[in-house]
Amino acid sequence: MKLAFDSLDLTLRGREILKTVSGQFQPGKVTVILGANGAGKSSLLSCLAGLREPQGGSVTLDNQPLFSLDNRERGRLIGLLPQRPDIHWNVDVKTIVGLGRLPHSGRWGMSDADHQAVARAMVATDCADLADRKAMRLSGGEQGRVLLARVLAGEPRWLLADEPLASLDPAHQFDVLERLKTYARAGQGVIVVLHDLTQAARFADDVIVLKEGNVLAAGPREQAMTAETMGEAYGVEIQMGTSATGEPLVVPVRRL
Ligand SMILES: Nc1ncnc2c1ncn2[C@@H]1O[C@H](COP(=O)(O)OP(=O)(O)OP(=O)(O)O)[C@@H](O)[C@H]1O
Repeated sequence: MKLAFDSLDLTLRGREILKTVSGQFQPGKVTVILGANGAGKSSLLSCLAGLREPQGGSVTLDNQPLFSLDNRERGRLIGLLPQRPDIHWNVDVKTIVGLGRLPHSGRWGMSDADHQAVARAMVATDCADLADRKAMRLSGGEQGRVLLARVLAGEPRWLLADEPLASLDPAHQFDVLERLKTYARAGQGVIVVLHDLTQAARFADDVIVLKEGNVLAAGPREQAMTAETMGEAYGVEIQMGTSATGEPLVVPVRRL
């Protein structure tokens, strides 16, 4: 199932946020969206998730306009992990993760299949031990994992994550990225906004670089994520290299 956006125009309070942008995403791959603060990354994700309706252009799933789908169907197909999520409800972790099944569950509540999907998502995000804890009493990083588990529990065809590494320690950053990659390799689509360029270089199959509401570069990571493009997108000089063990390194060295 292919997800695409075509000639998308988004204006908020009189400001043009996305300027007739187009692109597409491939299932089975991790696409990372890059760009400076305010470039339009979260705005693009909200359009792709159907949470914002653009003034012009369209988002389509296999050529079908997203807005022709009802909310429940869209919820089953597209799952969004929003930026800076906060948990304010005084409920336990397994209840929060169970909310991810809402687009699937029938009028009689959760089925066995729903409970199994919740359990799988909690194991995948290292949250199983937290199942009975009150979510609002967890650390920021633990809450981030719980909210990722909620999205995974919904088993969406497209998983959209806005800065999922924020407040995660390095080990859990790797866990989350590996989990997203595994999810993509199982045939689903994964779109992630990242600020860590080295992590992006390691995990992206494809990259879309936004600058001031325009697509600056898009395509396979090796082509779209060059030092030149990164420098232009972020206004900093970037050095790209390889670690002693062969992993890519992308290091901002100074402001341009
Ligand atoms: N509801 C809104 N009303 C007016 N302007 C908005 C609104 N939401 C976002 N913007 C503006 O749109 C622009 C793009 O915001 P967006 O959150 O998409 O950027 P971003 O690339 O995700 O940035 P960041 O890296 O800081 O999260 C910003 O200039 C922001 O101030």
